[in-house]
Amino acid sequence: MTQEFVLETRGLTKEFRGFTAVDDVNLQVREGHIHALIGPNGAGKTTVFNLLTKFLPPTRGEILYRGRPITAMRANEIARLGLVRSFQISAVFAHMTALENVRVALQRRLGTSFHFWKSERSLEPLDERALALLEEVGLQDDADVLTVEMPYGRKRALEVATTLALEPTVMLLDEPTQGMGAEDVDRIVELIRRVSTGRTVLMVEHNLGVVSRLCDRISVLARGAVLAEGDYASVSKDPRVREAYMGSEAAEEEASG
Ligand SMILES: Nc1ncnc2c1ncn2[C@@H]1O[C@H](COP(=O)(O)OP(=O)(O)OP(=O)(O)O)[C@@H](O)[C@H]1O
Repeated sequence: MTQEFVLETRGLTKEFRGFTAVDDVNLQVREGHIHALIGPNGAGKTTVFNLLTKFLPPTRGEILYRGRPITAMRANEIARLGLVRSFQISAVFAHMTALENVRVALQRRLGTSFHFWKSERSLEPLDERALALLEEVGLQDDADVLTVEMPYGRKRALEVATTLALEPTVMLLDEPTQGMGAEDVDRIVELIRRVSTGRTVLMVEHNLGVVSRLCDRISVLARGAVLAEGDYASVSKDPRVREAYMGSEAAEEEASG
C-alpha cells in the first residue's frame, strides 16, 4: 500500500508549564509536496518544527512517517529514515573548505565519519560525489573556498549540499530565506525548487512571497492550532487568516508603543 502522506501528526500538543504552545495539531504532508507552515509571531511554528525534528518531546500526540509512528525516535534515527533538517543550525564547519564540509557530511551518511587514518585515495570516490553535490547547489567554483570566507547566501547553499549528502526523502527547512537580501532569496527559492524534485519539503517560512512562489500546500497556525489549510490563493483570501495576521501586527504595534 502506498502512503498518501509521508509525514503526519495526530493530536500533536506541547505544553510549557501549563501554557499550550502547540494545541492538538493534525498535519498531513503529501509525498512530493512543498508544504509551508506559516502564521503570525508566537503561533507555534518553531515549536511544531522542533517537535517534528526531535529537538523537543511532545506532551501528547503522535508523529508518523509513511504511516509508521516515529514519536519516540531520536533525531539521528529519523535522519536515517530520510527525514533531515537543514538551516538555522550551522551544519557547516567554518574553517573547512566547501568540499571538505560536503565530504564530512557524506562520511557521516556512510558511517565512516572521521576515519582520518584512511588514505587520501580511499576518499577519492567521496570527492567525486561531493563535487557533484556542490554542482547541484551551484557551488562548483567554490570547492576550495574556506566556508568562513563565503558570503551568507552561499553558506546557505552549502548547507543544502550537506543536507543532500544525507539523501533526504523529506527535507525540513527552518526559515530558509531568513536574513537574506532579495537576490539571495531568489537564488534560494530556485535552489529549493530544484532540490525538491523527487522529494518532499516541509518549511517554516515568514516570507509570504516565498511561500506563494514555492509551496503546494500551506498550513496556517495561530495560537498553537491550525487555523486554515490549502494552497496560497485560498489561505491568503481566508478572512480568519487575515485577521490573525492583522491581530498580531496590531498587538506588536501596541507592544512597541
Ligand atoms: N521553551 C519554552 N518555554 C516556554 N514557552 C515557550 C517555549 N518555547 C516557545 N514558547 C512559547 O510558545 C509560543 C509559540 O512559540 P513559537 O516560537 O513556536 O512560535 P513561532 O510561531 O515560531 O513564532 P515566531 O514567528 O515569532 O518565531 C510562544 O508564546 C512562545 O513564547
